Amino acid sequence: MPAYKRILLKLSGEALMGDDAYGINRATIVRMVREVQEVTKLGCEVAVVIGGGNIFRGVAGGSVGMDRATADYMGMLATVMNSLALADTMRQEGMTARVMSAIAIDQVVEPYVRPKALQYLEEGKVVVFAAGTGNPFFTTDTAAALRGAEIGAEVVLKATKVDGVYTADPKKDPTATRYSKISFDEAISRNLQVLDATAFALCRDQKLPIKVFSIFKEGALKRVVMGEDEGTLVHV
Ligand SMILES: Nc1ncnc2c1ncn2[C@@H]1O[C@H](COP(=O)(O)OP(=O)(O)O)[C@@H](O)[C@H]1O
Ligand SMILES: O=c1ccn([C@@H]2O[C@H](COP(=O)(O)OP(=O)(O)O)[C@@H](O)[C@H]2O)c(=O)[nH]1
Repeated sequence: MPAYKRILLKLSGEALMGDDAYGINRATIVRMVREVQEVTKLGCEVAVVIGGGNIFRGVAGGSVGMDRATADYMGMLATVMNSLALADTMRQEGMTARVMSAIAIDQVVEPYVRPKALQYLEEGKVVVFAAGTGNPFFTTDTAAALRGAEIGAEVVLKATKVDGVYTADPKKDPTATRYSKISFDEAISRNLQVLDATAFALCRDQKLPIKVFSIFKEGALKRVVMGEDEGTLVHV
């Protein structure tokens, strides 16, 4: 029996690159989709938010000197591309997925309409929320927190490049150690950066726990959904 009936899964956009320099790595996206498929087979309702860092990151690199809001809209459009790729890969793997966008691009994807998203989830379809929150100055982590709260997900699962929340950024501090769980208040007071502050604050206010785990570790998503010890739980 899965530990959760309905989850909001946030997939790192950057991780989609696999070992490539940018874009979508075929083997990586197929592997991610199969892991999602496994948990849907357990009877868990799955909504997904995917980032866009593999295609465009509004706050860095090529956007130097650009108007921040414009760069952020480009970032949101990158998440639409990833969402379409993800949903199409799901279709190829025999799943039914629907993409809903926070920005109106009606010829390409349907707009986000909450009751419709809830209906899809009840029907067992995977819903992919594209274009983040639809607003610049936010991230897809915040979109995950927002949509997670809206659809009544029991948990936000952040599948990322690290296997949990550490005492410090493990990419910079090799002596950092991983928490198996940590409260929101402690994570915020220690200024731990795995999720942005807006997403953290929203989840804390809504009493929506977050689980941080590795997107690279095979079977990790299933273990998380089964309530096994994996990654870090950020709790109220
Ligand atoms: N205390 C911490 N514990 C774990 N990771 C951290 C911490 N502080 C910073 N990080 C960094 O946060 C990154 C994950 O967040 P993020 O950039 O939002 O990834 P994505 O959105 O692609 O999943 C990790 O690669 C890690 O280097
Ligand atoms: O609500 C949102 C979500 C995303 N973005 C932009 O889209 C980019 C890609 O999203 P993110 O960096 O969160 O993706 P990931 O880290 O998962 O690759 C961000 O850098 C922002 O520029 C935004 O402006 N508003």
